[in-house]
Amino acid sequence: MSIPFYKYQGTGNDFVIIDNRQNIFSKNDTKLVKKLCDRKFGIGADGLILLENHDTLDFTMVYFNADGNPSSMCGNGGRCIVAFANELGVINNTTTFEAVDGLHEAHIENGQVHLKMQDVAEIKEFDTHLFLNTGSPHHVQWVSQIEDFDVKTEGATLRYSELYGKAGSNINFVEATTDGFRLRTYERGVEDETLSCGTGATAVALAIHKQGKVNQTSVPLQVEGGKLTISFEPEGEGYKNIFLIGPAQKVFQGVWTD
Ligand SMILES: N[C@H](CCC[C@H](N)C(=O)O)C(=O)O
Repeated sequence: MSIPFYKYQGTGNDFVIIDNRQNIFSKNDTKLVKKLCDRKFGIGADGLILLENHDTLDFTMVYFNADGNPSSMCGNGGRCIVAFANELGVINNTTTFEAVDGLHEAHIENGQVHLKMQDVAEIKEFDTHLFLNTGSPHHVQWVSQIEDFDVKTEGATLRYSELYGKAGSNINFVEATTDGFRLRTYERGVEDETLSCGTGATAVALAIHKQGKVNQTSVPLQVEGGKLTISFEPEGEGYKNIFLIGPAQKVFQGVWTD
């Protein structure tokens, strides 16, 4: 079997992307997806993305976590598939596509991909943290000395705690810095810290605004792999017109022969 693939990264969150418009890839082969994402025995990635045809829209995005299982929405992956679709000539600089959480508009401007996220109707606030779903579930918690924080240990403890049951959640730790905010994320389905999480950054930006720690409706965030900007409009208890903005780059391409 030979599978042509592309490797993309968005602020260090990296993905194997496959043009599956001819349905060459067996989507139910969890073991194959896990192997392709394996950083020692495979290509290595936080997730795997399929670009597929859609009856009426530009394309369909199918997303798998590195553990091989189909997942909820991936924001950085959404930005990378838009850059990939542009490279393939499937789109120009604007698009509307379908993903697991519904339709997404996106456009490419000055080398940055602007991805529209689903509206967020509710942000749950607790004594120790906040919880919201931005296409994927996210726990948001303030910490100090984030650079020394044991994200993997603390993140796994919360992700597998009774707080989130069998489904689990992604876990985001955030700290205010001298020039803004910095976040680090433990990602469900990768079961480790990733250098960036797009739906996580979106969740953190909305949580920061909800708690009144910023007034502006465009929030730049420092993630381990670079910088993401999230813009939004308050609507009632939630938010609308939410955009996740950042770079998405091709790293290499190849052919997987098993
Ligand atoms: N691991 C996440 C999906 C990918 C999210 C992340 N890569 C992003 O950029 O949003 C989950 O299982 O909910």
